[in-house]
Amino acid sequence: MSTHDSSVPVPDPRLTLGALHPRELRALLTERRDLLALLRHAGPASLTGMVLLTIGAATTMPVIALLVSQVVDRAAHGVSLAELAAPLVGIAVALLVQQLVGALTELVKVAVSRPIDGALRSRLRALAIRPRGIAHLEEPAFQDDAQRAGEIGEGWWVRSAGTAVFSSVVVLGRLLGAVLSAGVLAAHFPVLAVLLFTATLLNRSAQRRQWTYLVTESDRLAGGQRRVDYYDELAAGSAAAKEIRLFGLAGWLIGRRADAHWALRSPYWALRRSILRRQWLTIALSVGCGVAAFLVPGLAAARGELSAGDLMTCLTAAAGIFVVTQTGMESFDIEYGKGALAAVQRLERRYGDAAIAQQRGLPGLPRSGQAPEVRLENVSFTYPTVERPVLSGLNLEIRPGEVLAVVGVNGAGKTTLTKLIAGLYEPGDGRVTVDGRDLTEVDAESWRRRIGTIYQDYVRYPATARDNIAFGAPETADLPDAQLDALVRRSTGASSAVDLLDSLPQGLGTLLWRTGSGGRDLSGGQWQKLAVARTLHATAHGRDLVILDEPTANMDVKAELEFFRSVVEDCRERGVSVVLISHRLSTIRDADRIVVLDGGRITETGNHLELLAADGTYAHLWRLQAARFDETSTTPGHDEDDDSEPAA
Ligand SMILES: Nc1ncnc2c1ncn2[C@@H]1O[C@H](COP(=O)(O)OP(=O)(O)OP(=O)(O)O)[C@@H](O)[C@H]1O
Repeated sequence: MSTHDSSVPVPDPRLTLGALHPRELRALLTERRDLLALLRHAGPASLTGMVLLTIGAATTMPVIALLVSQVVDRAAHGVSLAELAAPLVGIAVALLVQQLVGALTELVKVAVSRPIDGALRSRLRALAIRPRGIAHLEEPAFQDDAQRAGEIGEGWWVRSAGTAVFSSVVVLGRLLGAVLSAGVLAAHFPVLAVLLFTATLLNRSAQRRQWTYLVTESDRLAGGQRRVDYYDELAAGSAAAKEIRLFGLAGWLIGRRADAHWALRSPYWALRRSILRRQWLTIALSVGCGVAAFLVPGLAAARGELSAGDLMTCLTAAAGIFVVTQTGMESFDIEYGKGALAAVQRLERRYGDAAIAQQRGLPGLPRSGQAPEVRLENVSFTYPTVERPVLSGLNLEIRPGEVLAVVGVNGAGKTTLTKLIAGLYEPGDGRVTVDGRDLTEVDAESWRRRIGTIYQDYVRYPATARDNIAFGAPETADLPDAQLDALVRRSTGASSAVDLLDSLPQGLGTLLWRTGSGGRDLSGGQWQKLAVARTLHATAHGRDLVILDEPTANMDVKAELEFFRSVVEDCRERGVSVVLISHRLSTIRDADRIVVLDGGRITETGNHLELLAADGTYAHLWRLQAARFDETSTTPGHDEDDDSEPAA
């Protein structure tokens, strides 16, 4: 579960002198410097507001401390109200500033933190989208850090780097206020001022270490949070709504969600309890400081060495020093929020710059005037989260313009193979070449602009039918509607998608989004027809390799026949290569070549008749399917070795 960066030291949550170790101080300074550097994203107006608030907050206590002695001592000597007016007005203004600071803090905090969080989320999005493949998205390390960086938080705490930045400035302001207050106190009791200031810093540092410890430890539970989120999504989303009700899974789901929640929360509360048990030294130090702050000036006043006014000044100044340990939300804000920045930094180190730089400057793939020749040479591939390789020493060639069918049992690696061809994953060993060029050495975009796909789990975009089709060739998506409609009509030609498009209430402009206002949804087969239209649109706009992975699984027989007529024949006519995966062997028998994928490599190659004659895995699968149709066939006595099509 844990993929947390082990180089991050987890501080001892107790009050120890380790807090003053140069290494820890350096780490603290680096962390705050990185946070404050994010202020570049905040606008000048909110920055000015923040600086004014900080100065206001830092100066009120020392100012009040200085003025209060004048009021008390002058009042004790029975001066006129006019002579008291100046210090009284000064105190009133300081109190007003204090009130204003309190009232405006939330407002300025939002103004400062929003743009910072926005910038951080952009960095996170870039990390997800910019690397050429998709392998990083499946790694738990990526998932966990993306969660730490992107999640908003839970009620009383927020995981916002922007808030952490603002709170760091607030703490800096408090520190400045404490220094000024210590200066005021030092005028009377220099040793006491230094002691109180040092002890308060030590306590503040213990507080910080406790929150860092708590948040670092609870951050290790990010994988558990994903599990809770997954159950929440299942319960509240529409994807599983039907099955949950039909299967009666509500009780199971609630129970699992509760288990996952407590599995996550119990260690967290245990951590908090363990921290609370370690508080005695911090409490002792606080009490000691409080007593000293009252006793030393109090005794001096009792001995007549300090006036009543100066006593008030000293007590107010001491309170001004203690502001550093004031427990507001700032500690939470900083500790949770800085985790978001640290997560993005970790992700950038691991997946960002290197991967993106790798791509930068790679040459585009030149077109040779015909469909690409794709070769997989000794390719092995293992998914990041599993140990067993899916492909191992696989060799395969896709010739320009051929229709190549890939056959194999469930889990044989057919879809994985197509993802390697598309450059979504890179082989662990071996290489994939296009027209003789290693795919890792060419610009991924230029290769993908030559590929059209229909995967089993293709996406149903919450957009208009027009957009859903145009996404096959996104360079056309921004054309004016009328122009794009004409293009789509031309590309989809006589395919069955045309009937579908005509049946939609607003034609191509129909919004295909059930929960969108005025939107509607399609049936599984209708969506598949739309995906067909998208692929035809793609081949009409330069895609000369089409990957069809179980493209007809949801279609009725008529639509399936129509599919092969419109897509495969269309591709043949346009000289487009096709990689076709289907478990219904009747749909692939006309392929130019059929390969069998088994045990991570290609074990049989040939056309339908050649493979039947070879009497291997393909022939066995064909006979199995044919036999099933024979049982229901009206023409009894179907010969097992007959190469005629199973009665599909
Ligand atoms: N993203 C992934 N992470 C880890 N393992 C995966 C991932 N995708 C697929 N696998 C595993 O890789 C193996 C091959 O999967 P793949 O989807 O390529 O098979 P397939 O031949 O297309 O199967 P099917 O005919 O059922 O669609 C399976 O064991 C599967 O569990």
